[in-house]
Amino acid sequence: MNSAGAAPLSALQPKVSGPAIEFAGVSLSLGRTEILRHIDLQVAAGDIHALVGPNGGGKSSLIKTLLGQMPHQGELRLHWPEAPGVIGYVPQALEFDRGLPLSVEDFMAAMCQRRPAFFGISKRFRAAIDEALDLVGMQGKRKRRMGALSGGERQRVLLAQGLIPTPQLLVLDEPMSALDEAGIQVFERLLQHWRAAGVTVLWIEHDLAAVGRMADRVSGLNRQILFSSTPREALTPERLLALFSTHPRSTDHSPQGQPA
Ligand SMILES: Nc1ncnc2c1ncn2[C@@H]1O[C@H](COP(=O)(O)OP(=O)(O)OP(=O)(O)O)[C@@H](O)[C@H]1O
Repeated sequence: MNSAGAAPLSALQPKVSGPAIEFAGVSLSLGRTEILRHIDLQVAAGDIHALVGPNGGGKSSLIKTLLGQMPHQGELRLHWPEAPGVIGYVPQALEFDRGLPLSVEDFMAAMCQRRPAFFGISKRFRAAIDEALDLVGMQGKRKRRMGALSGGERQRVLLAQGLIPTPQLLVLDEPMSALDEAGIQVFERLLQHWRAAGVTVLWIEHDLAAVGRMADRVSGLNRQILFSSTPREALTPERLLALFSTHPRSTDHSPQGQPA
């Protein structure tokens, strides 16, 4: 265990090769509302790519589009190194009724295995679930009901379920929003681990300091892509002002956002 309450990362986690992602002219309208306008965006294989922007700017809609949950126009391509692999998804939050008799390990079993969770964790996933709960510092709370966990503890469990089976592409929707300092350390270690393992990570985040520390690339989205470059080039006061101003105005028309 370390200061973040989590076990060290296992050297057993396999090296994987994540896919590159390409959005080409992707648009999304729901009813009469235009949610995404002609998105051209490339995420390189194995990159940690952050998506930043104001509330309602379309970040969650973009990843739901990627996950096939939204009807869209335009082209969306995943360039897998070999055969299509595993996509992991960590949602923004999940609510559980306090009285729901679903423990942390029941939840992990329900998310990871086909066998119904009330039969217990299958042998095949036992070691992986143990390791994932260790990694996020939740091993000691595996018998707790999901509805009785704090927001940060629930977030750690959501991260743990995203680890099984080992994904090649991981999509994270504000994974740090409820985490305390120790939880943030756990998450930062996981990011380092995914980077070393070659996983492609698409990561929605509001904490721009964390993005500056940990992302390889960052794209600004407010209905349209306003920039896409390294954190150093992207996180300038001018660009952030343009991104977070009420009316989106494109400051950079090149798909990969060469700085002006
Ligand atoms: N199913 C839907 N039907 C109609 N409008 C929707 C639907 N889902 C999302 N929207 C709208 O699309 C816009 C973008 O929402 P989205 O959740 O993608 O934004 P976001 O950038 O992830 O926001 P936040 O930072 O607040 O999480 C919002 O105005 C939202 O109200």
